[in-house]
Amino acid sequence: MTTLRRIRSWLPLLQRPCTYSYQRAAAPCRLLHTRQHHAAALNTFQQHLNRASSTQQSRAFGLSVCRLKRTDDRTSSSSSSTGYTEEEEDDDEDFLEDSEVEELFQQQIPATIGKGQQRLFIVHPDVKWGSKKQYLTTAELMMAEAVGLVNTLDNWTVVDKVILSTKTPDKKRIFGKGNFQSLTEKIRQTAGITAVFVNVERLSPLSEREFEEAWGVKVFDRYSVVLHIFRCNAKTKEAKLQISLAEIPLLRSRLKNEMANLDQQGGGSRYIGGSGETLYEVQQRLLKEREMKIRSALEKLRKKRHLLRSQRKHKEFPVVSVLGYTNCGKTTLIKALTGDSGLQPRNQLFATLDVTVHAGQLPNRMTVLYVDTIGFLSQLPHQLIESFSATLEDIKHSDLLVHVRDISHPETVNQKVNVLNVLKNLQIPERLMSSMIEVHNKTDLIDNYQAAEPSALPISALEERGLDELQRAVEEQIVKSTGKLILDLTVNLSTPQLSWLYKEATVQDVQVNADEGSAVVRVIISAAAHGRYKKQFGER
Ligand SMILES: Nc1nc2c(ncn2[C@@H]2O[C@H](COP(=O)(O)OP(=O)(O)OP(=O)(O)O)[C@@H](O)[C@H]2O)c(=O)[nH]1
Ligand SMILES: [Mg+2]
Repeated sequence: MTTLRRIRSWLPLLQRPCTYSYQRAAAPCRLLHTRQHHAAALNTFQQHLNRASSTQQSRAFGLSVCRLKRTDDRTSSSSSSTGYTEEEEDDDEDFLEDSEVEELFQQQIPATIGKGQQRLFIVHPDVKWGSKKQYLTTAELMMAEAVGLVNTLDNWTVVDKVILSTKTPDKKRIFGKGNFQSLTEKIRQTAGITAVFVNVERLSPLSEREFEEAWGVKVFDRYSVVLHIFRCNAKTKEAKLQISLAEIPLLRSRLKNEMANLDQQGGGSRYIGGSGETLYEVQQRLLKEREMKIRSALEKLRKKRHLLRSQRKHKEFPVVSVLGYTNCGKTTLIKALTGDSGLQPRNQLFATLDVTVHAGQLPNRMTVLYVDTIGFLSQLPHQLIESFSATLEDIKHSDLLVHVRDISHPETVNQKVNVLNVLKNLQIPERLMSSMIEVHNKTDLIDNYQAAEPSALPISALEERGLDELQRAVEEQIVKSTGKLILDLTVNLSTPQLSWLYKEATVQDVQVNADEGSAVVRVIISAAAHGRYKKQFGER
């Protein structure tokens, strides 16, 4: 692909009205293929860009702030009878239109990955020592996870894979000279591959460019593959905005690489029609502006969440966040605990990208809200987590955390370490960390499973085994963490006391004494509600 055509592939992401202008300008140079024509076409395009960037910028981004519209096309998982996403309670606050977010989301589809088929060659650099060495896992398991990531995507297949040792993971080529040469030969001899997936957290733009030149195909890292999975699974506006934000660093690297290519042809650092800015600077500025707009839209959604949280608190429903490594069975468990048929567990990584909340009843009849969260993954790039921080923030504001582990997974110990690390980075309050319930799921896949950690609860969410014990543990912790009281109150049946309690507390049991016209009512009640009760009806 020529440099100009490559630039054309990502320029529309930034500046829609320019696409047409550029194509018109570039058409003759595709026929002639001379450097002068490239430069001339670029110049014309730059003028268009310059004009458009000053007059139509806000339109190009499609990001003007306006009233939020309710939509009816929610997915079943977010619109189930008891579950609701944060979006479902939106009122008239200022937000982006759904169509605008969708437009932004579609504009940003990375041209390198596209929507079609990919046939991949996976390379896993096995770091022999140093800070990047993985001590808790093996190269084979890391490779298996990379294959799992690829297989989670429709139309993506693994053609071949190789684990190659390296002592220099920080170097541009990652591998030593000999290994790099033999890898290059192997890749070039493998027929029909469309891309190489280098299983590292993030490749520098320089490495990416070096590899692409050496291997003649596109190169992905974990960041771009995981982001693509996110992109395919995103349903709500918030998820789409978070993904768009996480894609900005990719657009930035691509911009850098393309400009370096263009510079080699003597075009990248030219000023655009008297603006005092080079093409690179204009593109950087547009990217920055796009980033700011996404951040501000997300900030608005974050404020909305905050409001919803305080409303939930006001309603005094305890909140239980269910978290864990991706595919461990969080959604299946919540479905089993709430009977919410709208939830759709899937054998897929990152099936859940949006926080959904589902009401369930504990054996003591207390209503709790279970929050289904996005799964964790090892070596998830920092920027990706940062983009999803608003979603993960919900975890911090729960009354209880339930950590679900897929105990049948060969990497289960490593996955636990990973989840705990992410929680540490999220600065989860100590009270939540110490009261967290650990659940060992998928025990049906192991004969006679005995939990090595005595405090962990063995369950099978799929076969609905061990759920009573789990609910009792949740009950106990919730009563402790929310400071709720379990009281036997004597009520006079001729007063509204009983109906008040039904409304403001959880009534567990009513023993009527017909002769006295009273009843002893067992309730779970917050200290605040008990105070109001006493004030209204007196001490009893
Ligand atoms: N055998 C068995 N499979 C289970 C169990 N719980 C969940 N699964 C399966 O594991 C796969 C993933 O389940 P989900 O509930 O979607 O997992 P998740 O943690 O919500 O996954 P993400 O949202 O992708 O992070 C599905 O195929 C489930 O049927 C279990 O107890 N036993
Ligand atoms: Mg899920």
